[in-house]
Amino acid sequence: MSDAQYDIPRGAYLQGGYNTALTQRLQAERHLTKDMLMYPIFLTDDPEAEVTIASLPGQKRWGINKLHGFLEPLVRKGLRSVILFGVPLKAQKDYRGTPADDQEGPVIQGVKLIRSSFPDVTVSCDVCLCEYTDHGHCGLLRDDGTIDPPPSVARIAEVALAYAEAGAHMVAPSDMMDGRIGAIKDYLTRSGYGNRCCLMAYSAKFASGCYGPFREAAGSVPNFGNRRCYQLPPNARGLAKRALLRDASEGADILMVKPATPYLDILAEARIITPNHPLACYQVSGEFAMVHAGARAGVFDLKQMAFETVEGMLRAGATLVLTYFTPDFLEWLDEPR
Ligand SMILES: NCc1[nH]cc(CCC(=O)O)c1CC(=O)O
Ligand SMILES: [Zn+2]
Ligand SMILES: [Zn+2]
Repeated sequence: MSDAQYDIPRGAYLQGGYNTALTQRLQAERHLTKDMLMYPIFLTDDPEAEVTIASLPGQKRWGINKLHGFLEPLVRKGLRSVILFGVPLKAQKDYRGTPADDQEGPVIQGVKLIRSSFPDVTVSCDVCLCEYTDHGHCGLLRDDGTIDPPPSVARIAEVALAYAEAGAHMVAPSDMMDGRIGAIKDYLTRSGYGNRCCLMAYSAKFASGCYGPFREAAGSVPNFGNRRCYQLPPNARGLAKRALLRDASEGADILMVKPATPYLDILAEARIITPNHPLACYQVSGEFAMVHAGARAGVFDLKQMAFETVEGMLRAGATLVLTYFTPDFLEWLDEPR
């Protein structure tokens, strides 16, 4: 029995096609490049802050005076884009998120600093109110605690314009209020920023369990209730497609799916139903923490798993990946593969 033979048909052989490190690479349609990486950065209102975030390995809350020194080596390694999140710890939060567009606040100051120091870096600002409202929700509320859409959208558009005026190349509303893409596009256009500011829509953003570390980092846990009335239900494939098509029709320049790994099917569908937009996905804080936790537990290798997760996103159709692994990838992409 041990010397039994079977003639494997010629056409059955695939292994010859991926027999070397090179031919393995040639099997991919697209490879991860530094251009595809956007790095999320937390900026707080203590200018000297450099505070470790326990749940996000290697990530910190930065004060404006530390930002240049932090970014300089990353830019030297090829960092192309960042997305800024404000974390007000001293500012007075209120019902309308007043600190969001404070001219002295860390986001507007951060945009100006990056624009003047690193001219080749594309600067994006996350636009949302949850980090700045006393109730911790992403929009303005009625007396009964429900979202009040018209004033929410007006306020979010106002904040987006303030970031554009500060020099942001891109604004990215993550609030999930209906109608905000059209409102922001209109407001930017009427204010002369129609051709100076890119609008990236968090379109298919799900009410995920993966945002925990971010909310700790940004101090944006809602005081009551949850975000399930504006972020999409995790099982909502149809709603996700409608949100993508709506945001495309309202004038988004880039569309996003978020989180990424649990929603690769949505990403693949987005590629098909909105094929003419750059497509972003956000490997969110909980996904990042999971990869780190698995590696720390000895389940797998961190670098291998980081590549595998992000290459899955590219295969599904992403052209831009927001990830906390960006500093690691800038090094890993320089190593022989
Ligand atoms: N507007 C909120 C916002 N902006 C970015 C993230 C998540 C990012 C991450 O988890 O890395 C969230 C999550 C939330 O809804 O609380
Ligand atoms: Zn929010
Ligand atoms: Zn946000």
